[in-house]
Amino acid sequence: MRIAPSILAADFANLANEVKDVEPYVDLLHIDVMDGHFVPNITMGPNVVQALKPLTKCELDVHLMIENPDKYIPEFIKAGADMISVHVETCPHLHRTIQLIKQAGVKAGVVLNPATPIETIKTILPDVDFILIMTVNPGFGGQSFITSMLEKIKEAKSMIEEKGLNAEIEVDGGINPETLQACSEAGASIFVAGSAIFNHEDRKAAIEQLRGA
Ligand SMILES: O=C(CO)[C@@H](O)[C@H](O)COP(=O)(O)O
Repeated sequence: MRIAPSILAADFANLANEVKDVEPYVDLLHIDVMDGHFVPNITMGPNVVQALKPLTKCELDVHLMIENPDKYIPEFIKAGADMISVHVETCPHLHRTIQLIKQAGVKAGVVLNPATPIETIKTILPDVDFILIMTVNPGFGGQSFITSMLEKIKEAKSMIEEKGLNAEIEVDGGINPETLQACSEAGASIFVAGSAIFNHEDRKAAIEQLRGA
């Protein structure tokens, strides 16, 4: 099980210290990139990835919620991204986009919005390192977990097992100890958590609580 704190919920005026506060207890840091077009919010770009890179030994897990991701992927790679995920909804040439990421030695993931059926990633599955199943509609932190996504996680897990693949399943949105346990039982192994970590004063305890689940 890997926990990925979503820095979207951190205090941006104090970002370096926020990262130092969580990074000893986790393996990944999740960075939400939003463009105000694909999702109704604007957040951060490659400059934030570059600034965080020397501060942490954690893998930087960059979730691109942007239109035309191919245009910006090289910049995120140069900035130090270790994992990059793109939405199936934004990639008309998904195979090409995934290759663009993988050719640079970066782990590639494909993301599904809650309303997007799992079948849309059937053919790309052998090419990706991970699938990110959104358990809220992307754009904002602090939303409630969509329970019907548990079925989608189970479907993804079966598809991966049927094909004998190694892709991991990551979940993102509304993750707390209860929803984490349900997602883990359904087949997920990477858990993105924003408010469940950064809204607590004691981040170590918050992460331990999630792990305990
Ligand atoms: O990508 C997103 C939202 O679009 C997430 O990464 C959120 O940042 C998760 O926040 P919580 O639901 O855990 O507060």
